[in-house]
Amino acid sequence: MLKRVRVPLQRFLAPIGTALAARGVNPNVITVVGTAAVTAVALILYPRGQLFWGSLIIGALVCFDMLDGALARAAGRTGPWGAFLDSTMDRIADAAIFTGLTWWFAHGGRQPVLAGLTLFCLVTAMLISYERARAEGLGLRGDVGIAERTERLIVVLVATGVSGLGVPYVAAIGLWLLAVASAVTVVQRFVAVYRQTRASLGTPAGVAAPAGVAAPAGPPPADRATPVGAASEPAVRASPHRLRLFVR
Ligand SMILES: CCCCCCCC/C=C\CCCCCCCC(=O)OC[C@H](COP(=O)(O)OP(=O)(O)OC[C@H]1O[C@@H](n2ccc(N)nc2=O)[C@H](O)[C@@H]1O)OC(=O)CCCCCCC/C=C\CCCCCCCC
Ligand SMILES: O=P([O-])([O-])O[C@@H]1[C@@H](O)[C@H](O)[C@@H](O)[C@H](O)[C@@H]1O
Ligand SMILES: [Mg+2]
Repeated sequence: MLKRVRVPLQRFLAPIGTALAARGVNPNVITVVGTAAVTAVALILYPRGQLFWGSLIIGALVCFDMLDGALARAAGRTGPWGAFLDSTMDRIADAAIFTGLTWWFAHGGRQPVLAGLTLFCLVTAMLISYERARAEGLGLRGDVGIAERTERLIVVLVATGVSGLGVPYVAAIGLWLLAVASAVTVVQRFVAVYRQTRASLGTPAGVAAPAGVAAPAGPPPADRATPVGAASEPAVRASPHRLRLFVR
């Protein structure tokens, strides 16, 4: 849903990326340090019940995830390794956020239902991302759904942050909403991938798709390309049967 603001936001962040690139900052360092900071804050503050400060600081830190790509693009350093690192670090940060919250609700917070909901959100967050990664590994698209990572982060951080100020029910409302939206997204991705496998039984001329593997369905998602300026990124799409490079 928030994909629409991705490109304008990338334009907004481009000058910061350029400034960092001019100072020789490595985008991978931003990726790893940002993730380490989110992980530490989530696992230290949330289990102590510091929901407001935890969410506020994590909200600021997750913005590093937008900055690393901006820097990589400005420095002309985008590539498969950076893309892999970025997405994999996201999983670590997400796991830490939901684990810290689960820990709090299960222990100090004594709200077993909310602990169950955060655990459910953790599992579905991993599943949603896996669906997309597996689809893209097969040359398909999986970037659909009402609760992609940005939406998930906004809902969980705002709901828990506001509840940390003492507002009743807001954590429960936010977490129920997120749990339902995440479950819907899991199904949306199943359906999207299934439809592509049915629709693309024919393959483009010259590309031999082996049995059971569909041909790439349309252009790659915007966040896998390099839409704002900078050099194009060679992306690798792999399947168990074939590996081919294409340059955007
Ligand atoms: C005190 C400060 C408070 C801070 C509050 C912050 C407020 C922010 C508010 C709203 C922000 C809304 C953001 C909407 C963003 C939508 C756009 C979007 O989809 O962004 C996604 C990105 C990151 O995605 P990705 O990592 O895929 O993109 P990149 O641009 O990085 O590109 C990836 C490609 O780049 C290459 N590459 C990358 C790295 C690398 N090392 N090498 C590379 O080569 C490679 O090609 C890659 O493929 O952003 C996010 O997901 C971040 C989400 C931000 C969500 C913010 C949520 C904050 C909400 C609330 C916080 C406060 C709660 C407190 C409540 C208290 C209330 C009283
Ligand atoms: O798939 P998802 O978790 O909803 O959404 C996310 C993508 O939008 C993002 O581009 C990627 O870098 C993340 O790692 C994650 O995959
Ligand atoms: Mg990023």
